Amino acid sequence: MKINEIKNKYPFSISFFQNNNLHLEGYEEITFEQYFNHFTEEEIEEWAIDVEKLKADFIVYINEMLEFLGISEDDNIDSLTIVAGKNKNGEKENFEKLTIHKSEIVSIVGPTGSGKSRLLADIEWAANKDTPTERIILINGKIPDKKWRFSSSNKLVAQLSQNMNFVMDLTVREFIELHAKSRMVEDEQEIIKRIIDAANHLAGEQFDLDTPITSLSGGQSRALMIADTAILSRSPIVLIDEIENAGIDRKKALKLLVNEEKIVLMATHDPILALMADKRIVIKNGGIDKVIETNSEEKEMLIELEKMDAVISKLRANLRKGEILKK
Ligand SMILES: Nc1ncnc2c1ncn2[C@@H]1O[C@H](COP(=O)(O)OP(=O)(O)OP(=O)(O)O)[C@@H](O)[C@H]1O
Repeated sequence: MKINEIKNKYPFSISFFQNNNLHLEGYEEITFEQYFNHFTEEEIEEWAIDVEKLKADFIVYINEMLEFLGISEDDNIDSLTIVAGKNKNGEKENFEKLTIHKSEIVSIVGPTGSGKSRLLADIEWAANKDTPTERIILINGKIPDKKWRFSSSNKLVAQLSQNMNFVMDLTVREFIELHAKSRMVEDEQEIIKRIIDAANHLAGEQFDLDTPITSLSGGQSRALMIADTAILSRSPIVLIDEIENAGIDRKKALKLLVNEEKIVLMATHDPILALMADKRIVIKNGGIDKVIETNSEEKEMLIELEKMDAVISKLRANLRKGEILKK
């Protein structure tokens, strides 16, 4: 093998050699070319392979350490890309690639049975042509590590769904503490305070740290789960399934998730939520049919819709208080 071939084949070993000033008896400093002249090609190649192996072992070791310390490299997710697969008729989807960045909200709309849940499941599974849609999911532009599929502590997607029931006999404080301990956070008390404050900001009715989680209302439970997911969950992608009637302030909930730099995808039929998103994916017959950017006219409509929503919310609150509604 020629010296240049060795250099091309084992670039890391060669730069390791050059950066570390390897010594050979009789030389102050030795260049790779001089080193090459002292050994057979086989010996050089064997050495280069050993260095490459050492590097691979070291990377595995470092990643394990980072994961153990809760600062895994893969946690730094900047983008999620959906690469087109096929619809239910086996035809290619009507787009090529869709990349969603941190702090972006994307809504998913489409008739019942059109494949909204399938798309979310593809993302959760980090599909790689191995689901019925044959889509590929890329993280930071690359095929993601398989660990996302199997690790329970490092899930790619956190799911927030309409139905939420607690079965443990804990207070809100104990519940958050348990999660904070499992995440090994340093400033546990500070985090607990942030989560309860955020949850109360979202919930209609206030609750405190000593409230048993089993006695939280549906809206309070969801508020707690959204605050906990935003502030404490490691999952970089949050998937929201229909929070339209959730009894929480939907706008504040989305803001909280976006401020914590999550990628948010939500399946919804609610025009306010759909228009709050930066983009919406339209699903038809199992495939992505269109990706629509929310334009300025729609954003203006959103302001009107929010006004209408505020009127309805006020009426709802008055009904709850037992008042007679007036025109
Ligand atoms: N591209 C596809 N190829 C083959 N099967 C598909 C495809 N997309 C979706 N499906 C299948 O179609 C069925 C309905 O899809 P899905 O449950 O995702 O619909 P949905 O839009 O979430 O419906 P709903 O609004 O009722 O929850 C599922 O069994 C799903 O696996």
